[in-house]
Amino acid sequence: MSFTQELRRQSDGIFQAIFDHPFVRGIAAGTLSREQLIHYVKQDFEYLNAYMRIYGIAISKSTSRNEIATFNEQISFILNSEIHPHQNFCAAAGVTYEELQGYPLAPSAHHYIRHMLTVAHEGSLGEIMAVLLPCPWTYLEIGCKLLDEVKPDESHPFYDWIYFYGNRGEEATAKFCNGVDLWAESATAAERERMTEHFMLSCQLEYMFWDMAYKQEEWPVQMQAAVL
Ligand SMILES: Cc1ncc(C[n+]2csc(CCO)c2C)c(N)n1
Repeated sequence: MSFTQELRRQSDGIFQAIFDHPFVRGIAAGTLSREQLIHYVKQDFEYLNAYMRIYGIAISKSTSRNEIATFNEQISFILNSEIHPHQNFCAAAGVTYEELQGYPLAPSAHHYIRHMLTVAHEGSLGEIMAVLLPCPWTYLEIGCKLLDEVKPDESHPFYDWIYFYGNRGEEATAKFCNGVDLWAESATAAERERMTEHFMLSCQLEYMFWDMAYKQEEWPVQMQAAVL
């Protein structure tokens, strides 16, 4: 069993909980509220900005052109293509994408982003890839599952979202897994353990991100506006 196959085995309980999460079920059934969609897009816009910055840190730790090119491709993909699923949610909620940009982070989005930034700051390239991997991997599996289960036609409110994640990303995720496996082969046992921990925590935080959007999570006490 490869290192990433073992990661997938260890995280299966969390993957299953994500597939069963009411937000994911709400994508399948087309029953999410306008407020839930808006909360998700506001937070995910900031999440993707952070995700691209982590790729920037990965580039700064790269030792080959090949690595730099791979991370650069991923940044371009996020900038040019990951906007489509967001636009699908915005259209379903009846808002423009621009209206939902620049909001402060809710607790779980804050936690997830800080987790990735800490690993990016302190860890090796292998650790960075491990902390980033649950993001494409869980979305690919959600997309495939919903395609298979719902077989949406164009009248489904989340047709574009489901096709986007279910129909692409297989190659990119396989390449990602391959990179993690190669790194793990020459890593020490201690580094492999850290990679596993980062991966597992990101899986938990993927679940929490869905939960945050579903419950429209906010900080328990409202921030006071600054007195100028
Ligand atoms: C919380 C959260 N997790 C995963 C994704 C999906 N996603 C984000 S970037 C990317 C490509 C990776 O190179 C993918 C698949 C998301 N939008 N939001």
